[in-house]
Amino acid sequence: MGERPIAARATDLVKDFDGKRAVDGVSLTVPESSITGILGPNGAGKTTCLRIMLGIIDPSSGTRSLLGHDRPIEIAHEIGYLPEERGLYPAMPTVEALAFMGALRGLPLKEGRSRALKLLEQSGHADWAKRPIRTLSKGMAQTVQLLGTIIHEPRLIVLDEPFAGLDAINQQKLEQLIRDQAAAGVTVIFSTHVIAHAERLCERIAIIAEGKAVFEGDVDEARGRLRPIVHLRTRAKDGPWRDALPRSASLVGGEWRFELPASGPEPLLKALIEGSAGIETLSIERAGLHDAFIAIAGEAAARQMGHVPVSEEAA
Ligand SMILES: Nc1ncnc2c1ncn2[C@@H]1O[C@H](COP(=O)(O)OP(=O)(O)OP(=O)(O)O)[C@@H](O)[C@H]1O
Repeated sequence: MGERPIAARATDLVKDFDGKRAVDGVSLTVPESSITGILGPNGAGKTTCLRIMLGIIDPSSGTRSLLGHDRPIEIAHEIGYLPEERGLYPAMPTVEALAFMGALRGLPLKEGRSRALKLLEQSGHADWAKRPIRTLSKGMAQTVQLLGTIIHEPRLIVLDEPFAGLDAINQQKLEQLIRDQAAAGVTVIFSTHVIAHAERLCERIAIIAEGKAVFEGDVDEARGRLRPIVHLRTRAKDGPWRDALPRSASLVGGEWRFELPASGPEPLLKALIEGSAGIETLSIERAGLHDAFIAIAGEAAARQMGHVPVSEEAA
């Protein structure tokens, strides 16, 4: 990563709750103005890691620093946090709720109100300003809470499962908001159990399974751990060419899918041609984060994240 400044760093974090280890040796390096995803199934320890990073709870052992501080609570005004349990005062008009969230982070109420109106306008929700929170849908309230997370213009934002509970359109809007924040120099850390969001947004990821970080690094590096993926359709259903396909190859909707053998494409092509497979379509593509996740964290963790193995998709 060269000389790039580091916005957050965790080293060997461990957290025990009543003798049960919730976090087991997690390390994390987050460059400034990057988007970093913490991926893992429910209960993997993501929330606990984020809370330790934020200084809400202390680790049993290990160290963390946020924007150069090892007591992050002291720089709360520079940090935005969207917790997993969300809550706003139901009777408050939206603009007041936003100004109030800013005030909690040191922003004068007057300034908060004017920023609130601007944020609502920018996100196409100017008409929500006077509506009491209780009249908003759950997804709308979540959007408000998210705007409240950035109203004080923090340098670093931490979002715990920010996409959960949003419909597809609002998920897209949130992805754009995250990109805009990073482009403006804000560092973003978010947790998710949906690999696609991380794949689209993140430069770096940490994959957490049962409290342990099984991977931490660039998304590119994770994807580079697998050889490219072959997608193949043939006219022949069977034949000697089948021996050239790895045992792990799966057939989905008439298409074979497998990691390119270590020997490369040539021997595979030769076997397909000489074995009269009758190639209909063939593509060799870089492995996606999904494939990398399964290779790194294992099928069990992928299943817990709602991933359906390709061999079962067609069933
Ligand atoms: N305050 C606490 N006291 C006792 N156990 C806890 C506490 N907080 C978390 N745990 C336990 O630690 C483990 C990790 O929980 P955590 O909430 O960090 O996971 P997660 O990956 O964020 O999952 P989820 O998305 O479901 O919240 C779980 O087994 C949980 O029950």
